[in-house]
Amino acid sequence: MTFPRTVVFDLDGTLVDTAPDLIAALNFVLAREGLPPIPMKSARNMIGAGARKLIERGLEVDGRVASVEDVNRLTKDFIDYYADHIADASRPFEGLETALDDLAAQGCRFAVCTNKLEWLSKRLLDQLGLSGRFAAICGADTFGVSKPDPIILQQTVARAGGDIGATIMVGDAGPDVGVARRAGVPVIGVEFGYTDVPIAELKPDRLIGHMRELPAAVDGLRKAVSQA
Ligand SMILES: O=C(O)COP(=O)(O)O
Ligand SMILES: [Mg+2]
Repeated sequence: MTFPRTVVFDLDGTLVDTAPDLIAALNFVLAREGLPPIPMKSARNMIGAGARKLIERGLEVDGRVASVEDVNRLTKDFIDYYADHIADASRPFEGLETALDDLAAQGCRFAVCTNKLEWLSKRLLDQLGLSGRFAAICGADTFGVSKPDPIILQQTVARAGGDIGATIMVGDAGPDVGVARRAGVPVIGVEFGYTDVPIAELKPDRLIGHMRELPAAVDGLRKAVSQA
């Protein structure tokens, strides 16, 4: 079997630079609560564990202890606003489409495994004209578990018609390295995403600073695996 047959991507901060629209939606709900906006620089690193966590982290900055009901309400408002503005400013990272073309020509198939909700992920990728690239697009609600639970990655690969033993994960943050490690899958970290812990410290198998480096990183892992 050719390795890897399946390349699984994280979405926010890996495929698409979604921070501007996510932070705008966060600041929209904070403003409605009479709270000050969170600057982009600090808010970027709050992304990665889903909408609810983003709201909780945004509230914590202000030292506010919100009730479960408040967080529920704000998360719902956030999602409503975000769904209507999901691709206002979000764009694929430079070089993504060329990298996918290159890998597809080498026989790779692609899937998305994100802690975003599935319908929001599909809506975003639809609006950017990218959905057709992926054999499966799975989110935190698809199988009822989020990264780093290995089940979400295993099920994503199964849904894409792939084999977990011939898979590579690509991501920008702790949940991505964690899910890959727990599922026994090699992982490529991207340095341009959103994370509070620098991705290098999480020791992915390969690091890339631009999407143009992805095909070579995949190839490097292919060689490492075939020599093992
Ligand atoms: O939206 C989030 O917080 C997480 O999304 P990701 O798993 O695609 O990075
Ligand atoms: Mg991410």
